[in-house]
Amino acid sequence: MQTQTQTQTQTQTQRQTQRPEQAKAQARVPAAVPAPRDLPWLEQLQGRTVVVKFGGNAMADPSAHRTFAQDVVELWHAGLRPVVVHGGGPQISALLDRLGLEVRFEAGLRVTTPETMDVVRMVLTGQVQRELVGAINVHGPFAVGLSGEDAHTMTAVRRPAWVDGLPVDIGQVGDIVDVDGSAIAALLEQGRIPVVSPVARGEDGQIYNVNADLAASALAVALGADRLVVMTDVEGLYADWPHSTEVIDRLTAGELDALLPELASGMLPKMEGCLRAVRAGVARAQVIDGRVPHALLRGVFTEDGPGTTVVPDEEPGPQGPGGDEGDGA
Ligand SMILES: Nc1ncnc2c1ncn2[C@@H]1O[C@H](COP(=O)(O)OP(=O)(O)O)[C@@H](O)[C@H]1O
Ligand SMILES: CC(=O)N[C@@H](CCC(=O)OP(=O)(O)O)C(=O)O
Repeated sequence: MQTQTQTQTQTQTQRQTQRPEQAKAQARVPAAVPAPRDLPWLEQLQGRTVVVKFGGNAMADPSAHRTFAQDVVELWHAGLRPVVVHGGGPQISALLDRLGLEVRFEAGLRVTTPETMDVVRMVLTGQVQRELVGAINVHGPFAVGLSGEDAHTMTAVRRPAWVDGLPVDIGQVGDIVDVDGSAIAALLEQGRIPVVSPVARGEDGQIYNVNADLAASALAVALGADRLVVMTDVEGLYADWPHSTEVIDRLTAGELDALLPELASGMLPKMEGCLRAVRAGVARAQVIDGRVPHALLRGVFTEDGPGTTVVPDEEPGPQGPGGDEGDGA
């Protein structure tokens, strides 16, 4: 496999034999970043994939796109491979309202009629994705937008919402059952930043509306990502919401699993997504406040970053959890 630095070096060599318009386009791709030999922690992140979910509430402030885009490009410059999955729930609801169509959620999932689905697809792939691609590409030809429908990237099956233990039909809402990450991996190999909309195809010929937190989680697992960062409009997971805003800063997968049944709708898919991700090999999943400028950089580059961090359960040592490995230390 080729690293991003190798791709960049190759790009510089190719530039000498290119037509002027190709050379001009590539000249806008920033030069390769020197290996940070004096920053070992940064070196550890080189070439690692980070899936960043940018929620519709986190992007409500018009300046949010700009600072988010700067941070994503900064991650790229630092040698990471960012993949963006975006939401857009409030933006979908706003257009449904303007069109006089019903806005209804069951257990945190939008009731999606065929008419609603047209609006979901239009807003996610035609508006929110385009705005993010545009904001990132202010910095160079990095971002390429795609929908989960493209190249079979996301395949889903129809799912109900579970209300009081009973299944409720909510229309064209899907659960992802398969991810083909090859189109995204090819973009990453080219040094691009994929921006993915949470719309999936079904084997049954239907198009499905997928919760963006769960889409980001499934993608992080399929791409073998090192990190999943979920950016929302609260500081993290509150221990006793809505009574207190005390944030749980760190919890293991097992601790989160036990807490999940107590969580309310907005946080439920986020924490479920984090749990699925760390259980399937993602080293760290975080929920951070996307309204805070540059929260993404702090989240990725600091050990005790902001928000809530979910880590895998501790591996038991040879003598059980907390056991001495035998070196007497
Ligand atoms: N335990 C909790 N901690 C924090 N927020 C919570 C909790 N339970 C529910 N919420 C709600 O979840 C919301 C975030 O989810 P959501 O509105 O779906 O955001 P996004 O658009 O970022 O996906 C918060 O604004 C808050 O109202
Ligand atoms: C099934 C379902 O509910 N899909 C979501 C997809 C967008 C989303 O998840 O956006 P946020 O991350 O901003 O909430 C919806 O229609 O609102």
